[in-house]
Amino acid sequence: MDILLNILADKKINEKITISGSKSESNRLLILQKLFPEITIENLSDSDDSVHMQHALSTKEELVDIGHAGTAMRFLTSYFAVNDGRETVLTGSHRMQNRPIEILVNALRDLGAEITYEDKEGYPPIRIKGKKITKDKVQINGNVSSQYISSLLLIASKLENGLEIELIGKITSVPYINMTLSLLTQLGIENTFEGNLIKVHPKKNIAKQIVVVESDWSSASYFYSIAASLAIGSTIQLSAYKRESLQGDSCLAEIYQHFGVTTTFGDHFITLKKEKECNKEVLEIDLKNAPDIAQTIAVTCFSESIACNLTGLHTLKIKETDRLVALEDELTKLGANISVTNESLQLEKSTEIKENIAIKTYNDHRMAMAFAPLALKVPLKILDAEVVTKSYQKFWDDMQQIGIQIKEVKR
Ligand SMILES: O=C(O)C1=C[C@@H](OP(=O)(O)O)[C@@H](O)[C@H](O)C1
Ligand SMILES: C=C(OP(=O)(O)O)C(=O)O
Repeated sequence: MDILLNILADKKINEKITISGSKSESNRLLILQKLFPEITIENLSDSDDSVHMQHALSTKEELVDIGHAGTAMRFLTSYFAVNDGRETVLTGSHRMQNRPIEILVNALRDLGAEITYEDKEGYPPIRIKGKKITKDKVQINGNVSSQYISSLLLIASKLENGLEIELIGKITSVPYINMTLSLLTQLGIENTFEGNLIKVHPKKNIAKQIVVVESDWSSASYFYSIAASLAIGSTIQLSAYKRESLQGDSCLAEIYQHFGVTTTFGDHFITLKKEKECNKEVLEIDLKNAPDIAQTIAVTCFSESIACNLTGLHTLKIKETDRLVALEDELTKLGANISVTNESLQLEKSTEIKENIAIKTYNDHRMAMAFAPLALKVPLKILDAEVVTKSYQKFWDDMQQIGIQIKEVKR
């Protein structure tokens, strides 16, 4: 489905939107719930990635296909590796078969797991022969994806002696590791993270409990981007959010002050308010702790004619698409002066935004969602707009609620 987005007629708005649970928290809790049935989850994400995770955890089939879901691919690799007696072939979309998994597979093999590659060495699909694992110490490289580390942490307490993980090199996306550890703590599973050493103690059972998932902060980023372009005084209320978030992307509240957007925390909601004009100084940010909001920020800067220098983006190359190249290509079509390296993006102050450009989305939900707020400036087309469901089912409905006009068009 390709859609045409049209300029918002009246840019002063006051809207309330409810966003589904965090997909990162949900996919961790789904694994943990399978290991500890004492858990009841509330406000679970309705994203495709969480649906894939639920299906994978309930099927008895040997072949498990998780589509585009990175967290499902990585978290399930450890889960099936310790599922004694079960044999599983874990695969995913064409792109998933080109997203690396070797670092995690090697760590699991070092622990005694039996995993082989079905096709290309280092990439899914993988065949996993579930075994009882008794080793309790492993080393893993921390600079490629934090999901490998979270994957080990999620199963760690069910190993006979728990697990000690030594992280090698620089560590990327650290808030996601902390999210995993915080959830373990919340469940009553002891753990420590000191220097480059993480320890998780073994745990057989936990107390019966309800865990409420906070709504998804990465999804909130698109409303921050919209708020930046709204008339002063406009507000958007988003629920259900809290001040003490487990999600690193909650740093949005601070970052978007640069765009004149303030955040107030209410009882389970946040209110974004376009308080003042954007600060036109160059925006310099290291996003190694929040890679998923890089596309949103780059597009807001372009939209608001603010130069930016975004660094810490090395993981963007192995996400749903090579997001650095995708951003460079699509923003250039719109008239941007942009250059990227393997880990950074530099954008000059924009002087024009071309109208009616067709934005390619490359099977990446965040390409579609990050560019949508540009409809507040110019009419534009989003190709394969349905990609958004990977993380955000009702994204286009919510855009319509905000006032963006949407029309399905033929290519
Ligand atoms: O653990 C998680 O839930 C995630 C970790 C991050 O991946 P990397 O650690 O690969 O950067 C992030 O980009 C992804 O969307 C979700
Ligand atoms: C990178 C993402 O997801 P994953 O790695 O889980 O596919 C994302 O949602 O932006």
